[in-house]
Amino acid sequence: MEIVTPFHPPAVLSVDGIGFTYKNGREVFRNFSLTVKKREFVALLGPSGCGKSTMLNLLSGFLKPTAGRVCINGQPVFPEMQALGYVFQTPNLFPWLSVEDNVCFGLKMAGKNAVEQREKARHYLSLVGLEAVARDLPHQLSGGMRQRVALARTLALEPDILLMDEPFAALDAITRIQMNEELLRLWSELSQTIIFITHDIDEAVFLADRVVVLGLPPNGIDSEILIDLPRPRDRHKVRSTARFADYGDQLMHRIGAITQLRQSASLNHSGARQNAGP
Ligand SMILES: Nc1ncnc2c1ncn2[C@@H]1O[C@H](COP(=O)(O)OP(=O)(O)OP(=O)(O)O)[C@@H](O)[C@H]1O
Repeated sequence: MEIVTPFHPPAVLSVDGIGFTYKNGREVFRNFSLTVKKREFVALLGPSGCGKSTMLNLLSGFLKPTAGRVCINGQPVFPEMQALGYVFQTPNLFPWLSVEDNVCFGLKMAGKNAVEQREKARHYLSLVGLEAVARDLPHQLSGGMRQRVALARTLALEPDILLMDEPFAALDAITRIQMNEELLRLWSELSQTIIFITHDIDEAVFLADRVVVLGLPPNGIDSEILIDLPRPRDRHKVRSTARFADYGDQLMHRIGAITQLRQSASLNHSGARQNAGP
């Protein structure tokens, strides 16, 4: 008899029972675990102060957990790991370098020769639709275009995992929706694993395979929702479906409950302080 083992895609990122406390005693995570599969698109959502940025810094190795460990492709994470690429809210381009030279710079730092730098820079700039402005300086571009350059610069390094920290939060609503679509198109072509931090419920549902809601520190994950919406996702079609609205309602309900919990915790805390007297 032939034994058939079910196929489980390998975990590209695994977070095993991590704890983290800042030096001032603020405990943000206790026994937190998360596994992300290859090619999965995971959105991390949560109210302000729940630990999204701290988590991103732990996933990237910029912060060391006080307990447990974070592994990428089975290896303990460290910040310069080639498998990791970052996109932040501000594009942080060099203002004196052209668009193409900005992309080449990252490749040069990664040890690519001049020919490879140009080839890859042109390829990824054309993927994000910016080949026509390759010689422009960053100040000649719109906010959305600058964020596309930042995306091309990161994609050119061909990371396995993209860590994205509210990358479109500073853009106007229309550009933000366009960038969401652009990101999904690139993701379907390039097949990375994406961890995307956002405050925005609609953005999380539109983009992700799975939305992970962070609760009050140090509790870690409050809830997770698998987003069963067909791909490719067309913004007009998807956003008008009952299922999209239902996911949004569920997430809104969870975030509301977390916020309420925080308010009552802080009321209890201040009440306890008053009762303790001066
Ligand atoms: N360097 C630090 N030292 C001490 N405490 C910190 C530090 N950075 C963040 N914190 C605290 O850790 C908790 C989580 O902060 P974090 O910035 O990770 O949350 P967040 O979910 O990213 O918030 P936001 O959405 O507002 O950016 C907060 O209570 C915050 O005050």
